[in-house]
Amino acid sequence: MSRTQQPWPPVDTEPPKAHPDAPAPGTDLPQHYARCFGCGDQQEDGLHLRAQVGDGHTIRSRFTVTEAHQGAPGLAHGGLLACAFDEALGTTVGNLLRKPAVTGKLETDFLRPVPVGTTLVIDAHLDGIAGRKVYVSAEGRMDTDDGPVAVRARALFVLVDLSHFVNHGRPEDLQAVAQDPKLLGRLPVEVNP
Ligand SMILES: CCCCCCCC(=O)SCCNC(=O)CCNC(=O)[C@H](O)C(C)(C)COP(=O)(O)OP(=O)(O)OC[C@H]1O[C@@H](n2cnc3c(N)ncnc32)[C@H](O)[C@@H]1OP(=O)(O)O
Repeated sequence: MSRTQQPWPPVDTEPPKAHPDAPAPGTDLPQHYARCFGCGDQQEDGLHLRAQVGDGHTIRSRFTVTEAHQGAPGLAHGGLLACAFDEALGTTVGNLLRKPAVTGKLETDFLRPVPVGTTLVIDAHLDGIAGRKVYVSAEGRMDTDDGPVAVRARALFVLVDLSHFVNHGRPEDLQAVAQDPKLLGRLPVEVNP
């Protein structure tokens, strides 16, 4: 199988336009949900991604592979690397557009094995928008922002109403958030757009 990429975005798109209230370049982004496996500080073995807004339509995230993230001895599990990219890409869509969205499709290319202890520096970029469809891509470099590329990912996120989360979330978790709103960090989306 060749690594030849299909055209991206796969459909005609409008150029992305960041929301006027999107956080400015240089802003460190807080976790969006304390129990999120990607960024939450209440998930002991989670990925604990940390993200910062970059220039243009970009967000840089960092994630350090720990012993809990192994798939083979001393190497990161590919599914957890995909999870890190899902989080980094979703953070990019949510914070720059300030609209709720969910992953519809996520593709990953694993180019190099990623040992435990590596910090992946993930640069994600909004590529285009077609109606509710938001196309976004990222690459993850090993340890430094000019390190070798280990993983590339591209995704389609679909804009949804906030009711998506209320209608589908497990009631006890929704109730926990209602009782302790601090479980949600600064919401990356407008509640009343
Ligand atoms: C700050 C926050 C960070 C969060 C990071 C983590 C993000 C996540 O992990 S989200 C959780 C994982 N994702 C999910 O649970 C989503 C589950 N799926 C769904 O709920 C639905 O299928 C959903 C909302 C994606 C789409 O359903 P629906 O709203 O009915 O829209 P639908 O009409 O089917 O699709 C909208 C458009 O997207 C397209 N589309 C949807 N899925 C796909 C797909 N897999 N491939 C290609 N196109 C797709 C459709 O073809 C349609 O295109 P068009 O407008 O041109 O007709």
